[in-house]
Amino acid sequence: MKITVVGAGGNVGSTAALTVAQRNFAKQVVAIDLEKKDGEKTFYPAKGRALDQWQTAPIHGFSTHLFGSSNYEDTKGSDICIITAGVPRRPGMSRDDLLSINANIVKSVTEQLVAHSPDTIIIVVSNPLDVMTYVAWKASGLPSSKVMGMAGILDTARYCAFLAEELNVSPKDIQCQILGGHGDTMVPLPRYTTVSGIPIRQLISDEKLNAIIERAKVGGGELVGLMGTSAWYAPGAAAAQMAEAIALDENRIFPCSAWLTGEFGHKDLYIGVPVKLNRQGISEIVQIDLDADEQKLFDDSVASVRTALEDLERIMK
Ligand SMILES: NC(=O)C1=CN([C@@H]2O[C@H](COP(=O)(O)OP(=O)(O)OC[C@H]3O[C@@H](n4cnc5c(N)ncnc54)[C@H](O)[C@@H]3O)[C@@H](O)[C@H]2O)C=CC1
Ligand SMILES: O=C([O-])CC(=O)C(=O)O
Repeated sequence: MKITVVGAGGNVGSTAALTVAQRNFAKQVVAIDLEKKDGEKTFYPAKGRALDQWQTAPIHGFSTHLFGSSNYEDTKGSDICIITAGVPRRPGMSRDDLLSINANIVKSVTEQLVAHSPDTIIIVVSNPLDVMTYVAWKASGLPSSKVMGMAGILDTARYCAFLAEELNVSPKDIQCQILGGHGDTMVPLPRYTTVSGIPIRQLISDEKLNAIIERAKVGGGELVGLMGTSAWYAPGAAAAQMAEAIALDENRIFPCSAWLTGEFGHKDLYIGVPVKLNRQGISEIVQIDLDADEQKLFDDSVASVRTALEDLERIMK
């Protein structure tokens, strides 16, 4: 199993690369990024970070070889490619403000990846996530089952972490689903939230649950406000978890950005829905039942992603 991470000289990419290696399910991780000029000097961030990370192998005890490069020849034959290349937002920006700059980056990266790995599976992380996943799919020429976006695992992880703190339980025991676009219109689903099988509403007041839902929806923005740039530990780990489910053919069910063809009443866009992940990529979109309020929130989220898609079309013209 060969896994390429593009943008791996940056925060999310390097975290994804290291997490993949630490989980020890791949033979090789190729870390790709641009070379950086500073006056007369040239720096190689992906090479440097990958070398540093490889030197943790004897300490952490993994065998996956990490290797950094700026040459796509080195990505040849990748089974899975994770795209984190692009610009992160700064305080005061929305994810959609990154659309025009990141669309061109994601398009060009995708073209170079599939030129060397025509059968690869692509996991997109760059923002705005649902639109960048569409850009990668279009640029790749791959079936939609092989191109997907990472956001739902991160959003559910935040929601579960907040619940675990409030309830003083292990985060391991919380299961939940969040649908919709990766933005403030995401749709956390309390009806599908349980703690070791116990429905969440039996354990927490509506008031506290609603406050946690609202915090999870703007969880990315909270971190941008604290750090001046966006998060990377949980995003990188989430992308690695998707790669692991695919590599190990696990049939795991996760919320991921997937191409809809009528599911949940919508078609012709990428948006977060529960999917089954295995060696095929997305083998199935898992249709869960939504009540009228949940469907309305999902419809609103679809409308917000469609607005960003219209902006994309204008920009790409
Ligand atoms: N889907 C999600 O849930 C999340 C998405 N993100 C997004 O991930 C992206 C990366 O974020 P960070 O790692 O924090 O940013 P970063 O600035 O630390 O790293 C981005 C890297 O991409 C590289 N890059 C830019 N253009 C490239 C190109 N054409 N080819 C190869 N590499 C290129 C840069 O050199 C840089 O090293 C951002 O767009 C951010 O908004 C971040 C967190 C969560
Ligand atoms: O907030 C951002 O810009 C990065 C991101 O998508 C997240 O952390 O959820």
